[in-house]
Amino acid sequence: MANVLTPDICVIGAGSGGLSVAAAAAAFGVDVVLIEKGLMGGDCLNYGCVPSKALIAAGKAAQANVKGEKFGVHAGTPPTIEFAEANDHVRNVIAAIEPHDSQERFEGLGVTVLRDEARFTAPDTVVSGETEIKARRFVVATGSSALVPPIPGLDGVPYLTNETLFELREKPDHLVIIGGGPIGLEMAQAHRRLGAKVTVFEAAKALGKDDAELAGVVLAQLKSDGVEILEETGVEAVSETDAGVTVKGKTKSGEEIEVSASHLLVAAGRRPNVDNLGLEQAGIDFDRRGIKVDKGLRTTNRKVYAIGDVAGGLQFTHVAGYQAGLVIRSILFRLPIAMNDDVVPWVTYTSPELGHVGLSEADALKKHGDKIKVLTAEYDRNDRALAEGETIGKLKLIAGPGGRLLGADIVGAQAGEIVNLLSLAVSKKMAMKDLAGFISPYPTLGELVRRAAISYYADAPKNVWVRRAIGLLRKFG
Ligand SMILES: Cc1cc2nc3c(=O)[nH]c(=O)nc-3n(C[C@H](O)[C@H](O)[C@H](O)COP(=O)(O)OP(=O)(O)OC[C@H]3O[C@@H](n4cnc5c(N)ncnc54)[C@H](O)[C@@H]3O)c2cc1C
Ligand SMILES: NC(=O)c1ccc[n+]([C@@H]2O[C@H](COP(=O)([O-])OP(=O)(O)OC[C@H]3O[C@@H](n4cnc5c(N)ncnc54)[C@H](O)[C@@H]3O)[C@@H](O)[C@H]2O)c1
Repeated sequence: MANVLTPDICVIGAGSGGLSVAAAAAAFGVDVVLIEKGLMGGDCLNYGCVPSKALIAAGKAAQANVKGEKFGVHAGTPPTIEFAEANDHVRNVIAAIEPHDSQERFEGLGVTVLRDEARFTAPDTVVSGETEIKARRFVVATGSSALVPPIPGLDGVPYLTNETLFELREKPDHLVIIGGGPIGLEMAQAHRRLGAKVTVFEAAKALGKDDAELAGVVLAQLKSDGVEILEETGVEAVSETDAGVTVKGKTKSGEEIEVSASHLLVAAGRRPNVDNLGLEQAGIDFDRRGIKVDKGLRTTNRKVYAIGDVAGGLQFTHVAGYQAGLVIRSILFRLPIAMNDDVVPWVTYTSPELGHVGLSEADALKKHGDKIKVLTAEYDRNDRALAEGETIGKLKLIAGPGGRLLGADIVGAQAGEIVNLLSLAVSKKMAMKDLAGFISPYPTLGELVRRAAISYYADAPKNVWVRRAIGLLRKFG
């Protein structure tokens, strides 16, 4: 080997997780090697969160015309949409964020950055190009890729994944999407609003990981936008046509559905990036869900941690970031750490947005039985929502024993922003008395949280002991 490096920490993958570990370790003056075989910034910056949210914003702008009608703002003619310019916006947003994740910035922080594939050759050794790295600790943060299901014919047709979708400069005439999860539905709505015809095939229930009632509100909006959603319809075959592709699906009841379209997007879930990593040589166990880690994010090789999408748990940028923080505590300060999925929020950025944190109603029921209470507040009773014309939406708080907030689900405008407050409340183990007892500025959508929490005490005025106490206190003048 031409070079041998012996840093304290070697991080594989410069995406959401790996970059956070490298930046934090470097800030403490620790010697770090960061290895990236593709683009700095990983999926989130280049093929995931950033381009998808930028395209969603373009879709929202296209919708503004329609939305204005109820305010008496009639724009006249429908807007013309230049898809290439929407794509320019996507590229510009990536370019604006890119410097933050760049090799130059990380080298400036004191990190040694290698731009080649990394693979373990022994339990304490990684090789990347001509360099051998023997580190005290390794962090594998290699992410995930689009899972391409073994559907007959799929190999033989041109299809898009999240790695190629954001390169389109021309509006697809008709986009068929395999998968009604967050990727499928966010992209379905954005493309529909930018003028494409869109059909989604979903083998099970669309947005199946979220509260079914609130997910239903999102699906109703997508359908009214004109997105065709075929639930419980698995794709069974795909073939190429002169104009694009034909997708054949079968419903649960056995009905066959065939749709011909210009473009096909595969958004059928993710598979962990474990290939060619030499995990066997390092004694690191993995399966099709990803690298196996314990609560402390250690793999079966005690020198090696795994974080982010490759670790097989919840797959979000903020989870990769949260895990990076835990791993830093463990490696640098030798503090005990434990990953806690019960405090993780997520948001699907459709209109309306769909947010979640903590335990779902179903999980809370399993854990606490009839000791839980579900408290709700509706957007159409919130003054700000009325003023904004954003009356479609609902908040659910799941209160456990003693009124503790176990979880929350919300659908509606700005749901993602409201989840921030709820995420803090869940992680700090707050109770309904906390959520009912703070001052929320009027008029805001955040008042929905107080309104739902106050309903926990709805029976208090009728409580005989409360009434007796009031009567007694009155006697003191
Ligand atoms: C379309 C889409 C939209 C999304 N939207 C959101 C969202 O709005 N919010 C959210 O929280 N999450 C979102 N996600 C999920 C989010 O992108 C991921 O959870 C996040 O990027 C995971 O970070 P990571 O560090 O685990 O992996 P990544 O960010 O993918 O980084 C892994 C890096 O490792 C590199 N690598 C892999 N193997 C090797 C190797 N052998 N040697 C060297 N380098 C290697 C890869 O090239 C890559 O750069 C979205 C995902 C997609 C696909
Ligand atoms: N807003 C966000 O935070 C955001 C946005 C996008 C993605 N993500 C992350 O990326 C992950 C992956 O997203 P995703 O939407 O690809 O995955 P997903 O697993 O949530 O959804 C994929 C869907 O495809 C369906 N499917 C699979 N094979 C099929 C077939 N043959 N025919 C029809 N349907 C089929 C599945 O039933 C499933 O519902 C998410 O779980 C999330 O962690 C997050």
